[in-house]
Amino acid sequence: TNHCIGLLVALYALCLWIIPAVVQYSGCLALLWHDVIVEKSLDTVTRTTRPQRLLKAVQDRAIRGNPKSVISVIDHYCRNQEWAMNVGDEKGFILDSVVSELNPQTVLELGTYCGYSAVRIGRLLHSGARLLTLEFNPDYAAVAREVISWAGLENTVQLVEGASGDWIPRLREHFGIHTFDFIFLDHWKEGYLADIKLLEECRLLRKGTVLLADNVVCPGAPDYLEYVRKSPLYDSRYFKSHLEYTKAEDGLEKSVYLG
Ligand SMILES: C[S@@+](CC[C@H](N)C(=O)[O-])C[C@H]1O[C@@H](n2cnc3c(N)ncnc32)[C@H](O)[C@@H]1O
Ligand SMILES: [Mg+2]
Repeated sequence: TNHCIGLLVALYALCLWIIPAVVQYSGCLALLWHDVIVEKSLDTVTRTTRPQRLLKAVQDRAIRGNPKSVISVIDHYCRNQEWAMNVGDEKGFILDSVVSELNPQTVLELGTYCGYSAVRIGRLLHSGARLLTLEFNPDYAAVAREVISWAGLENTVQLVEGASGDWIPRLREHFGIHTFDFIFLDHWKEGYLADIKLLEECRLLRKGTVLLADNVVCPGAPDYLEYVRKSPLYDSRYFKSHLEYTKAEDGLEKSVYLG
């Protein structure tokens, strides 16, 4: 039995401290560990999903109507309980500064997940401005709606359920949008390139529209990066940072549409 207890303690330490401490330096390992192994195990053991657990943390600990508190509860939960694919606090500061500097009236976000970045952006918008955020997973969208309304931002942030490729061509007619001032790309990375080409085609960009793309290094969007960096249509710059809640390199690419 002593051997058994020793083995269990070693296994516990390995899963709780040693593996997380080591994998956070490698983006791929961190994603494999947190996003596949830990998530699947916790889902099975608790019979809940990660977005549901994240929502529960918000409902238990965040102040209603206070976006800052919602953001800090989610960041605290993801640093201390379980990792999740929010843009996170470190890259979040860069996102904040781009939004504040631009003071956009019309904003589009591709990929809502639990609504973390939507709350982050929404809280900085001035009256009359609005953020449309697209999410194709109905379970994530349901959680994001709750998170956005917990933050008191339901009048500024409008969640649109469905795939970006289906929605982009309908945005103008459906929401009366002429062009976007700011677009945050954070959906599946293979979609970035096709979707900005679609945004161009649908004339939803204007001279000066700012595109900010997350995770251009990890998991990475190489075809998108090559396009915005080489195309004369964009003035593009990389902001070096880290993959959310880890020490692995990742960053944001800010690209200004020159028209
Ligand atoms: C990295 S998460 C978004 C995180 C969120 N922006 C944040 O920082 O809090 C990516 C999300 O995009 C959604 N998604 C992926 N491809 C999509 C598409 N083509 N259209 C709409 N949603 C998509 C996924 O379901 C997932 O919830
Ligand atoms: Mg991201």
